[in-house]
Amino acid sequence: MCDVVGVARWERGVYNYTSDSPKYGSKNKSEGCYSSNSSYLCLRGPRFKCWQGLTQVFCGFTQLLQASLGQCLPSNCFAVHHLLYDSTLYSYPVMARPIVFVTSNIKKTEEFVAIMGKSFPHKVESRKINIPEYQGEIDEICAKKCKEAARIVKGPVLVEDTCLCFNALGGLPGPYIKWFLEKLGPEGLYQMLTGWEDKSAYAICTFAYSPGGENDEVLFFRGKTEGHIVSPRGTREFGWDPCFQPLGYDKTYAELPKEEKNKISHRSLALLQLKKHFLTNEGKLSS
Ligand SMILES: O=c1nc[nH]c2c1ncn2[C@H]1C[C@H](O)[C@@H](COP(=O)(O)OP(=O)(O)OP(=O)(O)O)O1
Ligand SMILES: [Mg+2]
Repeated sequence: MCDVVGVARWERGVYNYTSDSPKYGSKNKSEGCYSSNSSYLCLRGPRFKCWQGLTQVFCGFTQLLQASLGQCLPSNCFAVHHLLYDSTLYSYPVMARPIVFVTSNIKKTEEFVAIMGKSFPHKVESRKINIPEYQGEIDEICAKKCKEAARIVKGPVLVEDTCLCFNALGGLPGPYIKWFLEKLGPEGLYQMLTGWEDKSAYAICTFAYSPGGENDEVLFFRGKTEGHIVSPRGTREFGWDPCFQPLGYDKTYAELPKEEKNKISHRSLALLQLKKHFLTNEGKLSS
């Protein structure tokens, strides 16, 4: 069994390989495929027929597969014990692929890392991709964003959308805050409320998760922080931070030390929900 030689390709979410055994010749060529949409590694080929039922051999083969093809597999994806098989097809559950956090905003990634630390039970990678700014209600926007990210990544993805809502304006700009901020800056956001006594506002962060399949359900995790829109104060590092003062604080998000913002922010509250979900058995990604 140590003579399996593998050639692997990781392409468009499908992992294909063929292995040739010099000892048994090309009639023992086997083929396999790992699809990003399934959590099974499928092996097909005459070489495996004779192994039917031999659990310990399957386990041995798994190690062999890892050893010979490991460098071609995504870093933490490898076959573990066999689950089902018939005479020609064997399916191995595979370890979950890393979740890809898709965002164009480096500050979001920085906060994600600072908030999650090492406490999240799955490997997360971030990828800088611009997803269109969709319109609609928050969940609708997040679902579209998440499905588009999953279509591009072809695997498990996380996206997030952030809203800043002014109570005096019936919740606007809400999901459209990006454009208001871009055109008006934090000063302009504050000035929008000139003439309104009510300066109260809230920030909402919604993370959306998809396991990656086209028809997979998208899950939402939300965090909300109440506050007021104030004349901008503090660093200009991140978006509308200078003009948002969370309730119970005399400093804006931009004036608070990062750790303080990350304890109370809309983003940290949403990530708390996300973490809770993945820490329960139900949310575990592993096979
Ligand atoms: O904690 C925050 N503190 C201050 N400003 C913030 C925060 N979080 C998002 N923001 C800004 C970024 C963008 O101007 C808008 C949300 O729009 P949003 O579409 O969610 O973000 P984005 O387009 O920058 O990144 P992405 O590629 O993840 O969609 O509010
Ligand atoms: Mg965006």
